[in-house]
Amino acid sequence: MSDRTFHILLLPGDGVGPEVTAEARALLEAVGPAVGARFVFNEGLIGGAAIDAYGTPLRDEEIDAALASDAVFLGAVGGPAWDNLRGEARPESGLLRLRKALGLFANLRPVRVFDALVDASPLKPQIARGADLLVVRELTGGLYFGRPSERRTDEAGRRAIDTLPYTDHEIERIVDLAFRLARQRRRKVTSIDKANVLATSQLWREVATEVGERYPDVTLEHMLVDAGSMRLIARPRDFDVLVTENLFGDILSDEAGVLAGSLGMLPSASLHGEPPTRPGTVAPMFGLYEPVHGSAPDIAGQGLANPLGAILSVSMMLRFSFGLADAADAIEAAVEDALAAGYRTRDIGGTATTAELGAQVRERALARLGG
Ligand SMILES: NC(=O)c1ccc[n+]([C@@H]2O[C@H](COP(=O)([O-])OP(=O)(O)OC[C@H]3O[C@@H](n4cnc5c(N)ncnc54)[C@H](O)[C@@H]3O)[C@@H](O)[C@H]2O)c1
Ligand SMILES: CC(C)[C@H](C(=O)O)[C@@H](O)C(=O)O
Ligand SMILES: [Mg+2]
Repeated sequence: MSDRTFHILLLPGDGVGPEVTAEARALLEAVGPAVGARFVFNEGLIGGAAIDAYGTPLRDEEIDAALASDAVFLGAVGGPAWDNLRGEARPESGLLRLRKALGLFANLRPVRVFDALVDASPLKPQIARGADLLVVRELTGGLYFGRPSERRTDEAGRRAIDTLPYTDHEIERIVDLAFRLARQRRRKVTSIDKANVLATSQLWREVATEVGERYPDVTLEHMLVDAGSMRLIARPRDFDVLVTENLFGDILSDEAGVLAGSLGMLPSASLHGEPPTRPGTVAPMFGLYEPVHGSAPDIAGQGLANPLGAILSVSMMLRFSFGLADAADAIEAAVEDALAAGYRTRDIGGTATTAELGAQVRERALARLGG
């Protein structure tokens, strides 16, 4: 096995971010030798931690460091200490700026209900069991980035405005990616919009239909976001690939966390181009990897955070950015093994700490890799 070195910019961020990224890093350090890879970490600050240290949620230095890396791994940003800040000064704007600066328009959020966790979901087992869907969220457009966006548009400061723009190009590239991903799955795309009201959603639906014509082997359905959000927890197995705009994707993916048993279970990859293809066949591409959850201030610093969203994000990084599909498979299987053996953090009904669950996955991943 040839020696391959990968440079990772690690941005732990705030709250539980440092706790879960510590497990992600430990896992990479453990599996590297077993797969002939070396991971070199460069650590930086983002979010509230960067505000405290530098007075800004993201410096140009971190953007440059990201561009010089093979991948970025991020924890979470934000928390009550910075809640009185507004606009660009907020920790969250550091993350938005990073995604935009790196051109990461495609956010992949797989949602899988592990057999061992069917009982951790508040949904009836016959509804949750076997659900396996992929949320493809547009990440660099829409309401998050539309201008004007400001508070205090009147003298009393009691009026605010956000703007929701989308171009056909922005819609086309994300929907096209969703179709290509669907071809590797169950060949169904559900495009979620609010076309009964919003002009951008009418454009979204039109472009999605045009893209769909290029993929006659993939079924396309359109769904309004209100009904879609109900369907997601009423009949989750109806979904395969779900593609939607930035804000809807943010909301729907947290909702989907209910299926998986906890928001702490969900990983994500943010990419800018070619879709990942079958394991082992992808031309590795740059990406940013982060769990879907936030800084969870209510449990931060107590060893209660579920590290599996971060750990499964490591698996996505190995697969998409480093082309190490065997290691990615081993980690996903190790997560399944650890859950089946009963190791759970509190959010999924157990008593294991963040570090204990992380160690269980590491051990099992190494055993699978023969390390
Ligand atoms: N990508 C990000 O960095 C990101 C994502 C979402 C929210 N945020 C920020 O995080 C802060 C807190 O937001 P919030 O409380 O609305 O959302 P959150 O995702 O931090 O937490 C929501 C709920 O899920 C639980 N939870 C989240 N992650 C968990 C984990 N790994 N293990 C166990 N339980 C977990 C929390 O305890 C909380 O009850 C805010 O400042 C928000 O802007 C950041
Ligand atoms: C923190 C916030 C800006 C972010 C988003 O809305 O994209 C978060 O909720 C997420 O899902 O990654
Ligand atoms: Mg979110």
